[in-house]
Amino acid sequence: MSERIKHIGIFTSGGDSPGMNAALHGAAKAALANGMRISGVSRGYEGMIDGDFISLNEKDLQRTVHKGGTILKTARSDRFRKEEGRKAALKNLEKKGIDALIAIGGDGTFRGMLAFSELCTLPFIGIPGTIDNDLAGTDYTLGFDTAVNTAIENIDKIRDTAESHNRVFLVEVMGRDSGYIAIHSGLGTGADGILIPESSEDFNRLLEKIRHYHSQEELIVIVSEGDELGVGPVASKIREVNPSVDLRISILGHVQRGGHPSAFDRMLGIRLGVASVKALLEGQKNVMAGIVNNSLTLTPFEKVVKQHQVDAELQELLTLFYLK
Ligand SMILES: Nc1ncnc2c1ncn2[C@@H]1O[C@H](COP(=O)(O)OP(=O)(O)O)[C@@H](O)[C@H]1O
Ligand SMILES: O=P(O)(O)OC[C@H]1O[C@](O)(COP(=O)(O)O)[C@@H](O)[C@@H]1O
Repeated sequence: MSERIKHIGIFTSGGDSPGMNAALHGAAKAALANGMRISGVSRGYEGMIDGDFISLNEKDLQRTVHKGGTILKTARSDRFRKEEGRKAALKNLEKKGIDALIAIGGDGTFRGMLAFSELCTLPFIGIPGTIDNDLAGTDYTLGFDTAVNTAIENIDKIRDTAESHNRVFLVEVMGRDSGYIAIHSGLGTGADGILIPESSEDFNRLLEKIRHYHSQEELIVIVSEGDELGVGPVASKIREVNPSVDLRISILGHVQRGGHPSAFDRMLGIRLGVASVKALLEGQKNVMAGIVNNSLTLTPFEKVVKQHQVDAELQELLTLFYLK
């Protein structure tokens, strides 16, 4: 065990995602079992700058594993982007006696950690928490599985009404720069088209389908929010190409971020929470704990960048289902 680390600070940052509470529980359990204290920082970097700490009781955390959101609350912080904000945060950590940090968030959060590491030598470990699943260094991020299940449940319902009216539905799902939620929820609901930021071929193919559409059936098209056109312009183009289409738009929005975490996200949270403490004990710093091929992996923050390409197998599926 590392002699140096006595008191870990842990926080959630960026968009909340189901499974974050399980990760907090995993980390607290491992920290206490190894004789370390662990404190929560409320509202991510914002709380760090304000000195807003929360004592964590491992038994209480055990009762939050099934809950969506994050009990520590989260935030996006413009103040932390400035050196002044980071200096204030460091002062508060020193005052509190925190000598290591675990951050649960997305690539923005890890970029923040890298900027912070220019000011201090504290070891930082990351846990991938974003519904978008757009990080290198892990096959799955916390909350992605739950978000896809929520999207699927809602798209199935939309299909019922679409089918009854022979309507075309554009369903917008989340994913700021990434089509992972769109691909999984689209293939999982038998959607007739999927538009994602990583590809533009799919739109032309969809327009061909719409041109020959004769309103005897429903069509469901999933549009990732990060798609270069966006759901509004896609709708206009469809109406232009085939004015007879009875079209509706449904934006699933933040419903995808909430709700009880799936079994997968609960286990992922617990595994990564424990792994993050283990990494600190091994003397690691500035790395993210992830799962690759079902094995725990540590990846330097520098390499945890946005994935702008869906992986080859998914691309092949998209081609088979929507481009042939
Ligand atoms: N280059 C950066 N320097 C300092 N802080 C950053 C940087 N990039 C992001 N952050 C901090 O990380 C926070 C979370 O990032 P954001 O992109 O909103 O979410 P996520 O971590 O889910 O990707 C930001 O609000 C900001 O405070
Ligand atoms: O909470 P906000 O600011 O509305 O952010 C919405 C964005 O957050 C996400 O839900 C998750 O993004 P993060 O990587 O920041 O967690 C995106 O899919 C979406 O574009």
